[in-house]
Amino acid sequence: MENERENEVVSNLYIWSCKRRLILEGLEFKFGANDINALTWLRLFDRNEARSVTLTEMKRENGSFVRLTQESLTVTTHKLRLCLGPWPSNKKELTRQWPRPSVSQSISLHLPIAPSPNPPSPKPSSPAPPFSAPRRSISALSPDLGSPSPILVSDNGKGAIFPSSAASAESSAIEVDAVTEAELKENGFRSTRRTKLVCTIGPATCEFEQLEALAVGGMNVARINMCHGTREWHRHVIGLVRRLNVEKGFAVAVMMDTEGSEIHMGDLGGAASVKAEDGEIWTFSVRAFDSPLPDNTISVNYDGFAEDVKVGDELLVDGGMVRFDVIEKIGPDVKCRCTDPGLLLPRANLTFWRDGSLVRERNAMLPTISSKDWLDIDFGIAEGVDFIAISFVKSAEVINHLKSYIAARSRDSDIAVIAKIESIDSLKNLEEIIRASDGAMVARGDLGAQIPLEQVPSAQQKIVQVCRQLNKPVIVASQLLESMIEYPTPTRAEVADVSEAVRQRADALMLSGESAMGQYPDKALAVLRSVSLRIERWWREEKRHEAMELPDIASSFSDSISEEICNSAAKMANNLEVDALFVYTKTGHLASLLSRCRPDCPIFAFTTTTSVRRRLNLQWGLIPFRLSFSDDMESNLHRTFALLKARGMIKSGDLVIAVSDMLQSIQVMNVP
Ligand SMILES: Nc1ncnc2c1ncn2[C@@H]1O[C@H](COP(=O)(O)OP(=O)(O)O)[C@@H](O)[C@H]1O
Ligand SMILES: C=C(OP(=O)(O)O)C(=O)O
Repeated sequence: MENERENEVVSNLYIWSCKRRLILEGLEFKFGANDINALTWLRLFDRNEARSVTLTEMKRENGSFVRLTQESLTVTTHKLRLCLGPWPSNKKELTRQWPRPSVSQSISLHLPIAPSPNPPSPKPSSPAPPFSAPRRSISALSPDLGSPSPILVSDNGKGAIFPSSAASAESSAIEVDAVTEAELKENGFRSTRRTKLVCTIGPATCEFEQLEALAVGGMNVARINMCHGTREWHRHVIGLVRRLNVEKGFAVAVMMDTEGSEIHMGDLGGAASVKAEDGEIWTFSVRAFDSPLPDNTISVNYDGFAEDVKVGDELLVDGGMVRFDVIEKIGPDVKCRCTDPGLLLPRANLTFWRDGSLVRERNAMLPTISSKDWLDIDFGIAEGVDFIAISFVKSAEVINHLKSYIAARSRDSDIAVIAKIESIDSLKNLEEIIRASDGAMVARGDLGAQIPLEQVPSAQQKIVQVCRQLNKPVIVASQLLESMIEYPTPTRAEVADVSEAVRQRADALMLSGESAMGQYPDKALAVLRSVSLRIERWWREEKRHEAMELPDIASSFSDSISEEICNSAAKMANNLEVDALFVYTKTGHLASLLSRCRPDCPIFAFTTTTSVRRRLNLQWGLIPFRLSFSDDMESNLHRTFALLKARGMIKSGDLVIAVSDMLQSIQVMNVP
């Protein structure tokens, strides 16, 4: 039927390169009946930054049939994305977003690369590079106008045609995240996301398809919170993430978060939430309830609670989301009047305040790792999780203790320990805790319940800075997009908060309730992704080169050499504007040293084991690949180039800097 006619490309689009000009020729496009009244648009996105370089309205013939005979554009890039589609009938739509393209396709410009006869001199603003390397220049390398050479023939939307290569048979010998691979092919190196994304898995995201949607949406690490759900449930989720990695080629790491010794409410007898209204009287009780909870009753996990609180204290749920005044104590029951109404969520954190200060009596003496946490840690070790996050860390001692416990129990796996910074004690001992840990989380939910809210932003900034200086990955967590638990779009203030974390160049952002039990987990993830990309791009456009001072952290001479190599390689990468840094690393250490420098280009981290590859997935700017390699850097490089070229992820002429922890060397070269 006419009405069901699809949009259709009738003839191929031919693209020719002539000096800096790109000639598009021969496209014939037929719109479906629904698009008959639409104008048409053609838009090309620059590979580096995915911004529009031109917009052309095309000629319309015979109602819905359009043809582009010839169009010529100036190009500044090696890779473009072409979108073609109907112009929206409602122009207001344009102010929000571009219309959905009918055809969208990546175009690689396979230009022959040779050293430029006149290499440009170094930018006056940047320090002189240690030596001059051949730089890519499209204008110098493209064929003459008189003899245009075809650089790509569109295959009608089915994807770009890449030249076949002898290496293609071997291309499966390199393992890379399927989404990253597609991103690299589509948008090029520069537009890959540097900030990593952690998603808490809960009832809203625990099915295979839901986990897959998160992985496709950019989830790098799946977090399971042992405060909720059973071990059986968590085992099932870990199994599904594994299956996803094996079957779909992802490298999603698993982070197990311990419950810790906080005071929290019980699980509300299965209810997702209950509302406490202004003036209502509620009972907080340490009694164990077998049957359904009596009305307006909350169970509390800490036996000392009823003894520690005093009449007149203020009881805060989740750092003040709901507030009560303590009005009476009757044995195990504490009667409270609601003063700030709100939703009570299962296992919400409880703190009590006296004369304006947090009460830290016996509860401050609770062990950081409870007996339940130790059982959960055994579970995590047995399941081979990649990270264990420890709640309410007070000192470095507990981290060291846990690390030696893990080392003794899991000889063949290397689980990284993440310290959650969420208490006054952890702020006091920040540097020693971070030194002892393999990474940290700014756990703003509980932190905001222990320090005044207005101090949380400066605490976050400080934690991120210390982590970056000490070369430990840092995650900014909690309430980033809280409103998206219920609504499909974030508030402006939430976007500003996410932007600030990206601007601070934290390694990772984390979703909690938004992905665990919210209504829009995929949309929340998409917001983190798009805000990260936008702010990272802004950072590069503004040429905000790293201002943070990075102290020497090496503990041996050999480590000092690695550190110097990485600092120099990152600086060279910025000055020479290379396409990517390649790092060959068995333990991941050299890759993390490069990440610490936050270079402008992405870092391709090649490592020999899948577990190191998954762990590197938490670190800023790293694109981890699993690859077996030898001590011979020359052959490693040529093999890598061949493998990546066969998969369409790099192309001749790309300029890379390679560093390796076997030879402690730096090499600068164009991909042959
Ligand atoms: N495994 C789970 N089972 C059920 N609900 C969960 C699970 N994990 C998380 N949630 C829900 O998501 C919310 C946010 O998760 P998170 O921030 O990790 O926990 P919390 O709110 O306890 O700090 C929780 O309050 C809980 O309602
Ligand atoms: C991430 C946090 O910890 P949890 O979700 O375990 O309370 C937090 O408090 O911000």
